[in-house]
Amino acid sequence: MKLLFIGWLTVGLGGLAFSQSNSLPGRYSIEDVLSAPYCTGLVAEPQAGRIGWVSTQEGVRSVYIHNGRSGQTTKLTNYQTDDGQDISDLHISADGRWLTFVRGGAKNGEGVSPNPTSNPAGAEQAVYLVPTDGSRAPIRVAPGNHPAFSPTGKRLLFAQGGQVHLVELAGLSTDKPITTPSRLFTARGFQTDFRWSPDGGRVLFSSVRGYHNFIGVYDLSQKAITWIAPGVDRDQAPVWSPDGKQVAFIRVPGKKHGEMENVQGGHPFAIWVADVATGEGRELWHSPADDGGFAQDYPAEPLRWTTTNKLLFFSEHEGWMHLYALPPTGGKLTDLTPGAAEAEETFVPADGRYLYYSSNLNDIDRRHIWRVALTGNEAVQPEPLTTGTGIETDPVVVGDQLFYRSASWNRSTGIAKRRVGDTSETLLFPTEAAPRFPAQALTEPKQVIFKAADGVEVHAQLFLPGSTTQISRPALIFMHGGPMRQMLLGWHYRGSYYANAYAINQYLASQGYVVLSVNYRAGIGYGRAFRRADRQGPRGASEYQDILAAAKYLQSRSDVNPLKIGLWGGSYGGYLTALGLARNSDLFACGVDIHGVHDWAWRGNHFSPGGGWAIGEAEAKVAFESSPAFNLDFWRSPCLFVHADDDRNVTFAETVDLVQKLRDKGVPTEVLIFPDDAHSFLLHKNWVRTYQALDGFFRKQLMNQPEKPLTSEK
Ligand SMILES: CC(=O)N[C@@H](C)C(=O)N[C@@H](C)C(=O)O
Repeated sequence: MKLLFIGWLTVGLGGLAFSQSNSLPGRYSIEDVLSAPYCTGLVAEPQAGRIGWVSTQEGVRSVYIHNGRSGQTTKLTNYQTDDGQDISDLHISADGRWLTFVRGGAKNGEGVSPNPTSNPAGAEQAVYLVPTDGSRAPIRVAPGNHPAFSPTGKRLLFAQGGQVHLVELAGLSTDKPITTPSRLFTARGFQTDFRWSPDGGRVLFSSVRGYHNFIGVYDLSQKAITWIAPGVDRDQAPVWSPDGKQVAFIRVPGKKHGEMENVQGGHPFAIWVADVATGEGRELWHSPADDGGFAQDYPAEPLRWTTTNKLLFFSEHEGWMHLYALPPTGGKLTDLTPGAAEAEETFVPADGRYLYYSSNLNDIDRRHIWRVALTGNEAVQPEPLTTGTGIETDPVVVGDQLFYRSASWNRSTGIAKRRVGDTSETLLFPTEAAPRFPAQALTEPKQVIFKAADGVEVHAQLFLPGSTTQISRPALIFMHGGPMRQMLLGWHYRGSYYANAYAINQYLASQGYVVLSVNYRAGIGYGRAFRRADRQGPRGASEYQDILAAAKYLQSRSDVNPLKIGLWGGSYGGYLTALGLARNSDLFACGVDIHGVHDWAWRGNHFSPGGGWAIGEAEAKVAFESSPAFNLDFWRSPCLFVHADDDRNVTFAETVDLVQKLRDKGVPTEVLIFPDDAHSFLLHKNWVRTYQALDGFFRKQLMNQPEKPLTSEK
């Protein structure tokens, strides 16, 4: 049995579970507020009248399917434990008989999938197939990912080792073994972005080859590949024309020597079409400037060709993430999602008459569903389909029913439906609240807006403790990660990483803290200029002004004790937590840094060339000076560091290095370490342990209350 020793000497955790919640009487526990099911991966097969999703509840991941015609919802899997095996990439066959999904995490550069339970047998990522009538357990097809049903549903493609594989489903019944998959074809490079042709006779794909990508079409009968307009660029996101005679794709300039990825940068891009028969292509439109990058990386479908013969693509060239329509013959570009807002998830039914999308239009700190007509020449007039104080995202339409992911400030993300145009919502899943979930005890976050020293407007969400007694309370500043993220006035839609963070901010308010969740510059939701703010992160940490402004706001509140302000956040939020303690231990009494970046210059040299932020030699100095590790002489405030050592986003060494250096300086540090878990912890129990340690640490540092007694796993 391993015990957690809080203090400078800390033993890594393997199996300690805290048995009792640490809530004050009459309040709820961390496990309670994390106990609701959280739904992701919503997909639809309108032709079959079905939708599917993944529900994760306390780490147990389950796949569900709903028949829009019969109204029946069926659970298709029976995983029983918090096993750390993610489920993603759901697809439903056109005939509605099969659902495919991917289970397990992608391999890293060494070819190893995440194994958070330290399973001695290792872990894998594999493609599964399950009949939608629930008549048998999921069938493991093969190791791999990116499954894609053929238009008839009688074949399934998937990727394995960067090559395309096929499994025949014709004749497969629920009691027969699956036929052995086979490699469909071999091509150089890493194949991805598979798309079956409308007639099911060809497969469109991107071939990723380092400095460049090609678009290829494999003909199953001819067993031959046609390369589409091969150039010196990175062609990507290919789509078929409705008649299968043409393809469209996004062309991004090829890589130059020494060029590095920059998650916060941009690059020009163009929209191309090509004839499949000849492979000849031509440019239809190109961006005025470096308006691409995020516009291709963030949306699930960066390019579409509708059955009403329109090309739909994302661009930020007008300052916001908008979706545009372009005739496939070129010509007038139409902004389909106008307004000072971002368009995010999109859906276009087979009839191509409408675009459904989620956006923060007219409600910048939430998300709602909108619709615009794609036919006719009427002016584009977005129509709100959902409004109010909820968070609605990921629209799909089956018949006249709109299905979407739905949450609110006191309800975790479930699946809802409404007739298109209706104002009332039916919650499809879950059908009942989790018994321990404290919906009635939560507090509705308030929108707060303040300005940083340089005048930049910053939005935040304020969580106030229930009691109205105006006492001098400790306060906490939460900073999201990314940084291309936005926290909202409700349960977060973008995965459990941020849904958990929102829940814990609720919990911390219930424990008596004033909690401020800060949407600092470099985040999304407020336009391109905000997201690409000058001198951010390793180029000068300009966003730190927003954290100082948040502290100033809290100090201005009569209910806040200005000497008891703490910081917490994960990843990029961990970076800002450490930066705040390194630069301003006079302002911030303590912090909890979950897998933060601590030395941008080191990251630039030791994590994917340039650290993901294109940090080159010329920027090493400013990168180091923008880092917490730059100057530890003034760091005084205690910090709890949490990190898993199979972290593939922020190297574990970032925490090892900083903690050792802080210990050398006598700075009080505590650590909570999870062997073999990943960046976004795959084990629910690791999130619970993290938040219990955070709760105890803040209780000790900010409330002068003893941490809960050490407990051992029952
Ligand atoms: C782009 C990236 O990896 N950013 C990390 C530093 C980070 O913040 N990761 C998570 C938390 C995210 O939201 O991307």
